[in-house]
Amino acid sequence: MPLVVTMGDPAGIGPELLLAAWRNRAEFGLPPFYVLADPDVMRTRARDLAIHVGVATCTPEEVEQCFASALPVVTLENRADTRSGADAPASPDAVVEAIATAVAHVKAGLATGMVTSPITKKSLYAAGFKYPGHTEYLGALAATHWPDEPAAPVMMLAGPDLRTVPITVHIPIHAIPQAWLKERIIEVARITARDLETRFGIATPRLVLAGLNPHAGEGGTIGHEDETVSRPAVEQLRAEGIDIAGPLPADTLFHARARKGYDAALCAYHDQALIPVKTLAFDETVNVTLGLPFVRTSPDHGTAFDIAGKGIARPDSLVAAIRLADQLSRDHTR
Ligand SMILES: NC(=O)C1=CN([C@@H]2O[C@H](COP(=O)(O)OP(=O)(O)OC[C@H]3O[C@@H](n4cnc5c(N)ncnc54)[C@H](O)[C@@H]3O)[C@@H](O)[C@H]2O)C=CC1
Ligand SMILES: NCC(=O)COP(=O)(O)O
Repeated sequence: MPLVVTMGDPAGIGPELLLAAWRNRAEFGLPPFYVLADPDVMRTRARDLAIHVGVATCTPEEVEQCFASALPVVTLENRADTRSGADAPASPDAVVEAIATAVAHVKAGLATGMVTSPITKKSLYAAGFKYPGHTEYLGALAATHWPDEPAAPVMMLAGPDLRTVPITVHIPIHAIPQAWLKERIIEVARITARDLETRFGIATPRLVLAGLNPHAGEGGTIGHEDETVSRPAVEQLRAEGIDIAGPLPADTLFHARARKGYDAALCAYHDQALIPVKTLAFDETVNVTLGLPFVRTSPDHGTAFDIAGKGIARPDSLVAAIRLADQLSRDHTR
């Protein structure tokens, strides 16, 4: 069975990366996949960038026979604007339809797992989209399609030498202290430990928790949260048998020697988690959602409107996302 990939924001780099990934599928060693898209977007981008890739509309059942000769596209009901770049009109209905349809296809057994291409949050919010991003929307879709399975989506960025998990994600900096809750830390740590074991094959995952405050609060003298919230959470997790250390000062958590001491770093907020992993390996890192009853990966980067439609975007992270989704789908033990 193939993987399903969403086109992402049609104005971003997603469509050209998908064309490049299919064109070099043999070199990249990619498994069969199909794209949920408006085929006009894919054909227009291929023509504009002189990427000589055929785009074949098909059903998910026809992907296997189609994949060898053309990029298989399963057509969305909503049309999307074919222009690229920051000034192109948004296509929120098609963008959201692709995500929802991908989950439905996985549930229906038409695809083994899903990969999402980048979306821009701002135009989705303007159109009334109620979720911070894919991660939370996928949690809601999972609850609908798998009502008997708990869905608590957790974002993990997985690079060759570092995995990080932001405990708070797309919230403003001023809201982080209120969201820094013992229960939330415990839930994220449990899911991360379980999925590293069941999906990534790490027998006893070693976790570390980064401090919220500078120097992890310096014993409560630079902010109280690491003593009143982080430390009790770590103590409870250790009592449950989870191998976790912390809270540790975040500034010394990501250098090469420190990274050898853990399998994933749980971080207090978005940039604490994403800066180190993207700095170390922007082109190889993959965003993978833990805690779902299905496999979902994504490149680590966004829509890159500044280079969309110019033919210079690198497909590496998308390729890594497709490869990881394939591997996780094969190893899926839950
Ligand atoms: N998974 C997703 O759907 C994600 C979506 N986003 C969205 O993307 C939009 C743009 O976000 P930014 O912060 O500007 O980050 P971005 O990752 O889109 O771009 C940051 C910089 O990296 C470059 N870049 C990104 N991907 C590249 C690639 N494959 N090859 C070469 N250069 C590349 C861009 O040209 C830009 O200079 C935002 O609206 C954000 O919400 C951001 C991250 C993930
Ligand atoms: N910065 C990471 C990001 O925006 C990815 O979010 P999601 O759409 O995968 O939830």
